[in-house]
Amino acid sequence: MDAVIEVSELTKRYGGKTAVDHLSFTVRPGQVTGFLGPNGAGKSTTLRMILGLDAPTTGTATVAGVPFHRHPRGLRYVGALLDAGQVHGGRTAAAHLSALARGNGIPRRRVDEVLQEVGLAEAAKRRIGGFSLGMKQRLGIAAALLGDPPVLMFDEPVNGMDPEGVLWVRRLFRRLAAEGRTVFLSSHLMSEMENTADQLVVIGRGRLIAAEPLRDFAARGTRSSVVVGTPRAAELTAVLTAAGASVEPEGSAGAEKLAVTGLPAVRIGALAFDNGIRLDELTTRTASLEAAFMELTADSVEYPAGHPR
Ligand SMILES: Nc1ncnc2c1ncn2[C@@H]1O[C@H](COP(=O)(O)OP(=O)(O)OP(=O)(O)O)[C@@H](O)[C@H]1O
Repeated sequence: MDAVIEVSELTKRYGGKTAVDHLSFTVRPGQVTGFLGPNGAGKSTTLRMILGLDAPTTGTATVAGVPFHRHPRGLRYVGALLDAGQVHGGRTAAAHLSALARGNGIPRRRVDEVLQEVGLAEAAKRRIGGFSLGMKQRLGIAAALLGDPPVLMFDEPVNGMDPEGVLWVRRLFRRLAAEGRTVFLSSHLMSEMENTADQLVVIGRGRLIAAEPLRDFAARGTRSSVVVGTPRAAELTAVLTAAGASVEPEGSAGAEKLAVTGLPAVRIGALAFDNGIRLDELTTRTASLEAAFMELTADSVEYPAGHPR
């Protein structure tokens, strides 16, 4: 059976608060799937339910068709990094991983292999308590990789990493997916997904907002527009509207700029020329993926900036 993560109508309530609300999605092997949502959207709660660390109020989460707690191979099937800070500070990196390996029937040689892999070979004998957050993230990733599992889940893996670490971790995720593994990683930042994820699962307030290829998400949310400057704004508006575009005045009144959606710049230029209308500016403005994310999750941010409650 494929190493698929399947979440179906998953719901988690804490008292009167619904953290995860009838969430359904599928995460497939061979790809990096980004799990994206603003702070408090319910990402960690969902990951914990997939790993059997929290019980769903209703609904199910399975990995390869089986709830994780009933998985015969445990850590050797699913590797996860949830909270990098939650490690015993008094232990060395090597001792921490050795204990995990022992407890899960994983050969000891894997400890050295994964320490090497995450760039912590030199720090193997150091106490974790003295590690930076970035090093703890690397150690958490090492622990996830220990059992050489086909399924990997990472909660905010990039937090606390320096730019070199961010690049490294991106390449690692891409490689793990290219090896045919199922790679599922959460973030509250779209920019982290931009160069890493193939697929996106986007949630807000515990509900599904989108589950689709990153490319489609970008295209759906970001309607690119063309900014047009002209001294004859009213006439041009009429011409463009007749050609099927939607036209909004841009900037302050009298600035003679229009924001046009629904027609490419080349067509706008041609229509203006055909109608003898001078253009002073013709600029295509492609909204960023970040903008698409903000737009789609705007209604679902728990604590929006600038809106005291
Ligand atoms: N044990 C708990 N008891 C009560 N409420 C909880 C508990 N765990 C999570 N919540 C609430 O559920 C909601 C979802 O939290 P969760 O940590 O899953 O979000 P998240 O998307 O991972 O956010 P972040 O990026 O901030 O970690 C939040 O409103 C949170 O306060």
